[in-house]
Amino acid sequence: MSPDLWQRACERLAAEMPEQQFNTWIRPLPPADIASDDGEQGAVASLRVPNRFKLDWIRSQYSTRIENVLTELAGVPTRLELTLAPREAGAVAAPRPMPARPNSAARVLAGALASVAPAAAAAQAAPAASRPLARSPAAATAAVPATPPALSVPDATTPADTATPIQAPLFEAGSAAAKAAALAAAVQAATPPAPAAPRIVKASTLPTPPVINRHRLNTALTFDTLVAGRANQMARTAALHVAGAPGQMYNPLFIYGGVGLGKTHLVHAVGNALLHDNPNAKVLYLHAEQFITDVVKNYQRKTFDELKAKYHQLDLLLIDDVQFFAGKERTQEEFFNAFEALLAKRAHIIMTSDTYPKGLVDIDERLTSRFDSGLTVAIEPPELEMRVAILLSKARAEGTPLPEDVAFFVAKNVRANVRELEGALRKVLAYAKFSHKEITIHLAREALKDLLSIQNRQISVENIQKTVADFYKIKIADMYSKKRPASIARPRQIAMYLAKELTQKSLPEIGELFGGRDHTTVLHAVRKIGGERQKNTELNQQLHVLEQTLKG
Ligand SMILES: Nc1ncnc2c1ncn2[C@@H]1O[C@H](COP(=O)(O)OP(=O)(O)OP(=O)(O)O)[C@@H](O)[C@H]1O
Repeated sequence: MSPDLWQRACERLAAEMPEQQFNTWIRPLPPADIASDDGEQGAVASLRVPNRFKLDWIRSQYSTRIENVLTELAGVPTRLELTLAPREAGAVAAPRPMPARPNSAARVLAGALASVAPAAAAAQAAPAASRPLARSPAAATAAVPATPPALSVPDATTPADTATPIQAPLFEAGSAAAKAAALAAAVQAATPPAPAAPRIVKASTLPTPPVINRHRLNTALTFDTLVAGRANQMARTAALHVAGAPGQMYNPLFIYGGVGLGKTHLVHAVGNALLHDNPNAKVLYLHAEQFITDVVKNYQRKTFDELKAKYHQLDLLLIDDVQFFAGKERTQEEFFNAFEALLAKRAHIIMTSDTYPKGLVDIDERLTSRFDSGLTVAIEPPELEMRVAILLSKARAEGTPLPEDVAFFVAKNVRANVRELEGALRKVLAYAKFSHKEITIHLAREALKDLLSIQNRQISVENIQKTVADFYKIKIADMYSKKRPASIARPRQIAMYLAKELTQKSLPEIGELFGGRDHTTVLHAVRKIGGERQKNTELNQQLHVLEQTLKG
């Protein structure tokens, strides 16, 4: 069997799958061992997966695809065999704990999660001493049995009613209704693999004025106002779980995705839900830049104890856009200390970023590997139905219901992210208000005239090649040539990157348009330029100029 078969399969999968899915599920896997299948004609690919959550998800979502690709590349039927990597296998095999008193709400959530990925929770359980953030002494006694148990949830075949109960989170009761609502929402969100149509969870008829409280949380960003859909299904389910039982599974929770897709909204939602259940919880939301500022301030004043006191005592730290830590060594060191201290006392950490942990540049590996040690989930751009649901929900929250056909029209034309969708909706509502007209497709078209004309202006690969060639003063023919000097190869890679970013063309199609190059060459260029863009401001500026020129 060719030793690079797995590598080639990964390249093929990277070209075929949405980038975020590939980066989340396939890329972090260790290479599969591929051998002849004893007694059979074919081969078997053994893949070790770090935890059961991933194992179940890969099995249900991607195993057929992986098998097909391997079979095609190997030229013989290739079967995929998924096993747990040793550490987690041990964790799963650990004896089940003495059941704590069943908490019905937690059981519902356990059931919901079991339906997402059977036994996910068990595999992701925090080390054996997992202990919820107990607030009252009585609760603490109940929370920490003599031998602290590993968390346990029903496995796939266990009926919910007879399942070993999940150890209940011990936040004070008193918010049963909210919890039930959140849990019901979890059940609703946790219905893959069949891609459920998104549902508007709830929308108040009047806009809730946003308030930033002392936890730096925006009180308007809740699970209720977050529309659920396939794009945020995993992230939302995991976040709901953390809100219901912090300090246990999925710690740290690392959420990544492109701009304006709801990462910040989701982390605020966790904080708000937790405080709703337990107003005394020590929760802090902050943007990574605020942490950097804090470190600098305390460094100048030499008040490190204050810094420690502030962060190390938290129950839940929500930190947004950790990619901003790039190149900030002192900050990374302080964050590392806070991170270790919080995890040691079973406080929960949720981070967001624009890329997956291993894709972070200029951040120490001891940090990025820790970022990846809990659960890493992506939020993807919403699909059409979800965009429609978001528009309807937001319009209703503004007190101005939007006709469905108008919502479809806007959703079809505004695809980039939710922030842009909100902007388009605001324009339509304002236009209707000021012109005293009914909201119709005609009105929406008028209101979004500028935006639509930009969208409609097609950007072709040929146009990108010409614009980039002009910009870097090379010949257009060099875009197709085999020449390799850096002065030519780099603009060519930039043009390939822009072709992937700005057109709907696939990697093989782009390769073809660049002188019949292989799709892996394009993939390499896309990743290289995309990665460099994050840390090289000059390149980033050049790309912005090119993008603006092309978009017109
Ligand atoms: N699923 C959703 N349902 C309702 N609103 C959403 C959803 N996703 C995003 N939004 C809204 O879109 C806007 C942008 O979301 P948010 O700021 O959370 O994005 P982000 O991923 O953190 O972006 P950035 O990386 O730029 O910080 C917010 O107003 C948020 O409330």
